[in-house]
Amino acid sequence: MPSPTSLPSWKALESNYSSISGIHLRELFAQDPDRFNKFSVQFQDLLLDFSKNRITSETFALLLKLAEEADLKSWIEKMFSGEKINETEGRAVLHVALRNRADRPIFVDGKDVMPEVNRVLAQMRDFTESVRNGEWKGYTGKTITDVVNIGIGGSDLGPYMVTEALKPYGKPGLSVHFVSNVDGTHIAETLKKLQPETTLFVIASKTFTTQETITNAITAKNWFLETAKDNAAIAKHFVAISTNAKAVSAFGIDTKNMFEFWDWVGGRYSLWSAIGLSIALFIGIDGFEALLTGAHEMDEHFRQTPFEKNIPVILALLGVWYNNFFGAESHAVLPYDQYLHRLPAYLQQGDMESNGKSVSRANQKVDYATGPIIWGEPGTNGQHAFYQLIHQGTKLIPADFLAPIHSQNPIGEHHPILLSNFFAQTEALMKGKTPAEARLELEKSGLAGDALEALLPHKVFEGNKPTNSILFERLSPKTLGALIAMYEHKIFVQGVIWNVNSYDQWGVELGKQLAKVILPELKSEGEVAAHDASTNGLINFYKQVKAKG
Ligand SMILES: O=P(O)(O)OC[C@H]1O[C@@](O)(CO)[C@@H](O)[C@@H]1O
Repeated sequence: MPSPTSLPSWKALESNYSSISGIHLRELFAQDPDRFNKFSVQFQDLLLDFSKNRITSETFALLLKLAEEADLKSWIEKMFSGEKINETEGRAVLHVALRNRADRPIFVDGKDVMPEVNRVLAQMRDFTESVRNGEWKGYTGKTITDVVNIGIGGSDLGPYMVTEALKPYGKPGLSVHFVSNVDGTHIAETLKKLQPETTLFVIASKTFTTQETITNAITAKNWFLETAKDNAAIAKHFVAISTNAKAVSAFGIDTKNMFEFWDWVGGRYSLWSAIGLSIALFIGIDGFEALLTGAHEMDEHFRQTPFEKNIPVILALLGVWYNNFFGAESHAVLPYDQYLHRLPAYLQQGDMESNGKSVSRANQKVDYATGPIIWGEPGTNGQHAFYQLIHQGTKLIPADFLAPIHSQNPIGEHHPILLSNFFAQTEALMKGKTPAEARLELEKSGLAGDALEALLPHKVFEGNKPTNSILFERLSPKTLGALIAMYEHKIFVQGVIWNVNSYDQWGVELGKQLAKVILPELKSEGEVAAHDASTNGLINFYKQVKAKG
């Protein structure tokens, strides 16, 4: 595909931006009372209201044209049919196969992958049911009360986010813990809470070579053997999830306690695979399969729905509009649901490791903006932290607001208060407060003259700040599956439009390589001089202070 900036629709969008970017959203709503109906889409119990975006019908039509000119339809079919669209690694991108509840055959290198997908899902069912019903016993005959997922990146963020989001569905008496950072504090603080005889360690690593994960796994094994003594006990307390059976076996885990997945599953897209084992242990395999079903239904929506009513496509196009035409550098994800407190962190890897690229599929440096910075915190907390900047700062921050209509904890007035803030914030961001409105308020408060004139500009809200509102009935496994798949496909669509490979991650390699060089230097005698003055200075300062004890 040529550079997106050379497409006719891109050029038309540039002129549309010039003609409409100065129109205030207040005006766009005043011009069209039907704006909400025109720019909202319902999918099952999920409503996307994208009417508070800085678009006209012409803008929307041109964005849809951009999707067509980017040949999105054929890219969607390439992905779903197992074509190796992860070209730099020569791999297919088939997280959709993991949740292919229709069980349609999907071929990679001429082989239908579904029998293997179903085999591992059945293995997960057997294992998780035996742990949850007490059949699986530890080395002293006790049942498992604590599961520790040891993994990082896609082998941590997805399971962690999902088990937090679905806490109400967790098995009472079974706790899940997540250790990811190689900082000894992470595993030390976790192990303090645990008993070896009732703890199951899930070592999750696609490659089974990730330094942090292997370091944490070795520490966990040593901690366990301090009490258990006998290596034979490991089989009852350690299982592995990986594509690398050889490395699993070398670590000392019996490969019959290994849950396999495949190289056509990207790490950041892997929670639907055996990487989701801790999810299935916590909420049960039926809950895990409901998660898969929700994602599958979003897959079907994405694959079959015309772009103008296609939720992932709409979200993606709006993101391109702000990223490439308004120059917005970031995108905020603001879930008004405390159970979704890890969603922004999960999407940071999902989005930024996918589209944080600057070389195109044509192997050329791009000359346009690609992936945005993803960030966010739950509402209403963000309102007391960074909404000042979103409302009155100098940066444009497009934002997704998400909320459940039914709370899992309907206590008193909490949920109506939460949702009143959810609705009010997007209204305030859209309409702002004019100087005339602010003046009237200040006059009513008794202020006048110079004092009023001095304060007035500080009390004005420009408004015209774009937001998407996503409402759903309840944060169930099925709905969560649909929401995650919705974002996965949004990321895919943006990668197609920016003509980048969203599925490799060469950018994580250099730091790892340099760390491997520095690690032995930290232990060696004498000063180092092999680096730049800063790195040498830092390392030598560390060694001097460390030597003092
Ligand atoms: O699952 P694993 O192989 O241990 O990789 C963990 C994470 O490390 C990476 O940074 C790749 O090195 C992420 O893409 C990945 O999810």
